[in-house]
Amino acid sequence: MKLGFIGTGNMASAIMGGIIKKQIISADEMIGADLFAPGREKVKSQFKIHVTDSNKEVVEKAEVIVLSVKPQFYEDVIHEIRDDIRDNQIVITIAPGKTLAWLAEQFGKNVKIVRTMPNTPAMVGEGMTAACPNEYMTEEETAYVCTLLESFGRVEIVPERLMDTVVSVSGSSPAYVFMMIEAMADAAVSGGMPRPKAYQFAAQAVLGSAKMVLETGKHPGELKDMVCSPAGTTIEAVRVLEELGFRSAVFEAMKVCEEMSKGM
Ligand SMILES: NC(=O)C1=CN([C@@H]2O[C@H](COP(=O)(O)OP(=O)(O)OC[C@H]3O[C@@H](n4cnc5c(N)ncnc54)[C@H](O)[C@@H]3O)[C@@H](O)[C@H]2O)C=CC1
Ligand SMILES: O=C(O)[C@@H]1CCC=N1
Repeated sequence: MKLGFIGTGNMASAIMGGIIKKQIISADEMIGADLFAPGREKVKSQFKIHVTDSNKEVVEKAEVIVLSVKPQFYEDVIHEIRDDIRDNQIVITIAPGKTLAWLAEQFGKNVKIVRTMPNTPAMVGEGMTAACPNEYMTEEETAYVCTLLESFGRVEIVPERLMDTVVSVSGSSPAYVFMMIEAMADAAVSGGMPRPKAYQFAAQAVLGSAKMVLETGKHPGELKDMVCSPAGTTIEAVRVLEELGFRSAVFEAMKVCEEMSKGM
């Protein structure tokens, strides 16, 4: 097996989906363990990967192991598997707040670790993942892990001090964007648009706007100004958003998210 998952929930499924879609690793070369039988069965039927109820089986069989349980279960899972981890295996972590120093202490031996923070758009190949390899990873191994991560989106190696910021700007941010799409669609429904169309219009507008930021290299403020015709409709919407504290709400929510990550 090339890739194993301990925990087959939302984020693991998003990664599996992205990797299988790009055919970087076949489903037959992946194994996932989960305590929760319906969770295992779901990824088995959805992706046709191997599943087990034994975390140790994943460690025994996989070359690269993704720890995809909630942060509060990291300690127990690491203690369960640490004696079985071999020198040539690579552990990928995806939990907020779990630093390389903390992970090294839990393993209590020299283990190759890449601390990452992915996000669920991985599911459609549009993930944004930050990665920090530890000192035992060779350049070649880091390049291999980046190839895996790139199969479901963009990847950046970042200094570890930025990882809590990454949680708020890309790990958690899809949730804020989905809330915005939902709110935009609600308003469109109130204007008379059928709901399925409202989601399509709102989501495509968000997708196109994000692409403009990434592809034109223009400042988001300039792109916003390009939409605001003098005495037009948009500037009135912008005025109300400013009045209701839109930017400040996003800013403050992200600072709370970042702080929460530090405490995990
Ligand atoms: N959901 C997201 O958007 C993102 C999640 N993450 C991180 O990914 C990790 C997983 O999060 P989600 O997938 O959202 O959670 P989830 O709750 O959907 O999945 C976690 C899975 O782990 C299983 N599990 C719990 N204890 C276990 C154990 N001892 N052995 C084996 N399996 C066990 C659970 O049954 C569950 O299926 C967390 O550390 C989270 O912070 C990171 C980035 C984004
Ligand atoms: O909500 C959480 O804690 C996880 C980490 C980033 C996204 N989801």
